[in-house]
Amino acid sequence: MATRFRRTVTAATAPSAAATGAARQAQSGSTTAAAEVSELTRTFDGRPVLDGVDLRIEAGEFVALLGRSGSGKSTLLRILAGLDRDAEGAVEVPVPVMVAFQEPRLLPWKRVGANVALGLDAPDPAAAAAEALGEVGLGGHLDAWPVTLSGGEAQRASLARALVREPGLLLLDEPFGALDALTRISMHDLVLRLWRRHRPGVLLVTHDVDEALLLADRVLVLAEGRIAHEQHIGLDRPRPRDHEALARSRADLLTALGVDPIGST
Ligand SMILES: Nc1ncnc2c1ncn2[C@@H]1O[C@H](COP(=O)(O)OP(=O)(O)OP(=O)(O)O)[C@@H](O)[C@H]1O
Repeated sequence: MATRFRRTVTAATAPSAAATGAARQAQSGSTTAAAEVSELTRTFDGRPVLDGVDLRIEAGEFVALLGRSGSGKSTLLRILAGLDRDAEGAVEVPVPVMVAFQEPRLLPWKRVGANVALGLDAPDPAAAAAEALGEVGLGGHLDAWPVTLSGGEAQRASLARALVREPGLLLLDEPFGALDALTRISMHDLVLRLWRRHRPGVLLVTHDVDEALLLADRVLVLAEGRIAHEQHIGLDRPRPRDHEALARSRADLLTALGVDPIGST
């Protein structure tokens, strides 16, 4: 039962995820943060998966969320997206929010351009979709069917679909998880380029400590239902980042995740 659930969400029009009615409440927000969560609890079958989460994502901030499998990362993301409303606590998302998942979730019966334009509230949705696809390097694939795209291309189309809606909060749930290593590297570059240009607040859920360290301003570790560790990487660190310079942050994060780095003793 959600006895104390307060929510302020303005969702962009979207063909997936945030398009659900749950995410479409549009009330006025009182915060300049992209998202703010306090004392959030979510219980499944009597088991608290989230147990008092406090989290604030500043406007334009890139936050990565790490945690072991089953720690509740996707649950937290779904609550922020307005896809799960059975939590207790306070959630405020006073900006348009969009989600990209590990699976690109393109509609197979619509061409790529039409997927991106679907439901888009713009004077010329097709032109806006074409521009967004051009931005992710898919300008030549407007009329392609989703089935003809590679995994990386489909994920780029998914990013275009999210960003064309100009979200103030972009939720990324393991968006590179299904991609090969080289494609992941180029996706990292692309995401940073897009983030610099559009500057949404980002919450990136990932299992990959190095990915978090490369991309985020701040890395959080979710453990035992709470934000158990917070690592400020610093807005001043250049991207892409030098792994060696981040070795200490990496060691701290691995410790917070309960991983004993080999040779660390
Ligand atoms: N709808 C649901 N009904 C019952 N249990 C659920 C439901 N959704 C999630 N859970 C449980 O909540 C826990 C957290 O799930 P969640 O998917 O949020 O974890 P995660 O950290 O994202 O995991 P992973 O890294 O493996 O994707 C898991 O034990 C999962 O089984």
